[in-house]
Formats: sequence, structure tokens, C-alpha cells
Amino acid sequence: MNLQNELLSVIKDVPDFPKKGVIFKDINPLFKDPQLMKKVTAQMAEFAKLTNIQHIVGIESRGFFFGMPLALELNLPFIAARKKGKLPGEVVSESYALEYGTDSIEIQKNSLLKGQRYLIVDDIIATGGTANAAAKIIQNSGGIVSGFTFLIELTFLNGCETLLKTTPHVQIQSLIKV
Ligand SMILES: O=P(O)(O)OC[C@H]1O[C@H](OP(=O)(O)OP(=O)(O)O)[C@H](O)[C@@H]1O
Ligand SMILES: Nc1ncnc2[nH]cnc12
Repeated sequence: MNLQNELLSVIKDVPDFPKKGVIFKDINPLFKDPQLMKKVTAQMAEFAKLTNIQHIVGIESRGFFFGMPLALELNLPFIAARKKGKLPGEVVSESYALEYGTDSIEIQKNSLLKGQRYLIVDDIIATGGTANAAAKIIQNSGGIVSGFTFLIELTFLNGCETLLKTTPHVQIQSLIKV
């Protein structure tokens, strides 16, 4: 079985979670399969190497599951983009709309370096609001968003179009598109 089909076989659809009308993609079964997780990390690392990045940014919380192993695999620094109020010190914030609500994320100011190249990692791109907010924080602080990598892309929500408006030349990897 190829990686896409292996992933499709373990990721479960949960209708009406966390609210009516949303089909939630449950990735927890993937975490019970270390070999499959290693294949995911390897595929993300292959893509990341093409983008010439210097920092990995993982989005709270599910982006951490993929961002940290990727950073270790590539021997690169990992930066946490966290939900509002979780990070100490000076932070840069950005608000965004979710498929099911609104939120804001923050990155510590001392992690945002002018002219440095960043890869943003998350488990899923739905509307693109979350990843786009992370990109805006980096870009508005003088950093370069060179790429995004996602385990899952919900194509019907056109999230990648939103990302391309903020960062027109960025490279985007989605391991599976549904
Ligand atoms: O493309 P979007 O419409 O912005 O949606 C995608 C985001 O939604 C989920 O996070 P959530 O806010 O549910 O938090 P969690 O990772 O802590 O579960 C997911 O992990 C992405 O970060
Ligand atoms: N449909 C979905 N499944 C899992 N996580 C999500 N985040 C936003 N939309 C989602």
C-alpha cells in the first residue's frame, strides 16, 4: 500500500464533531503506528529539504506532533506557535477564523528573525485561517515563509488559496488531499 492509502486507512471520520456539520478527521490512530509516523516524518523531511528552510514552526496543538519530529530529523530549531496567553515574554499575535469558531495564535518575538526562512507545520489545513495567521506573524516580523506542510488538506475549503494570497510563492505539501 502507498503512504496515502495507508494514511487514509487509519484516519477516521467522525461526523458532527466538535459541532454539527463538521466531519472531524481523527488522527489519533496514526500515533499508535510508529512505523507510519516515521514514514510521515520522512516524507515531510524530503519536502522540507527542497524549501531550504532554517526553522520549523509547529502550530498548537496537533502541529506539534509533526513539527517536533520533523525538526529533530532535519536538525533544525523548532518554534511553537501557541494559542493566546500560553507563551511568556514578548509575543506577536494574529487572530483568525476557524471552521468551528475563532482564535488567535502567538509566537515569541525572539524566535522571529528577519530574513530567516521558516516552514510551517500542522496536521490539517481546513479554511487555512490558522496556518495563514502563523504566516502573517512570520512575514510581518521580517521572516520568510518558504513552505507549509500538512498531513491532511480539506480541498473543498480552499485553504491553500488563502495561504497563497499572503505568501504567493510559497511551496505547499499536503500528504493526503480529501
Ligand atoms: O485551516 P483551519 O480552518 O484554520 O483549521 C485547521 C486548524 O484546526 C485545528 O486546530 P484546533 O484549533 O482545532 O486546535 P488543536 O490542534 O489544538 O486541536 C488543526 O489542528 C489546525 O490547526
Ligand atoms: N474537519 C476537521 N477535522 C479535524 N481537524 C480540523 N480542524 C479544522 N477542521 C477540522
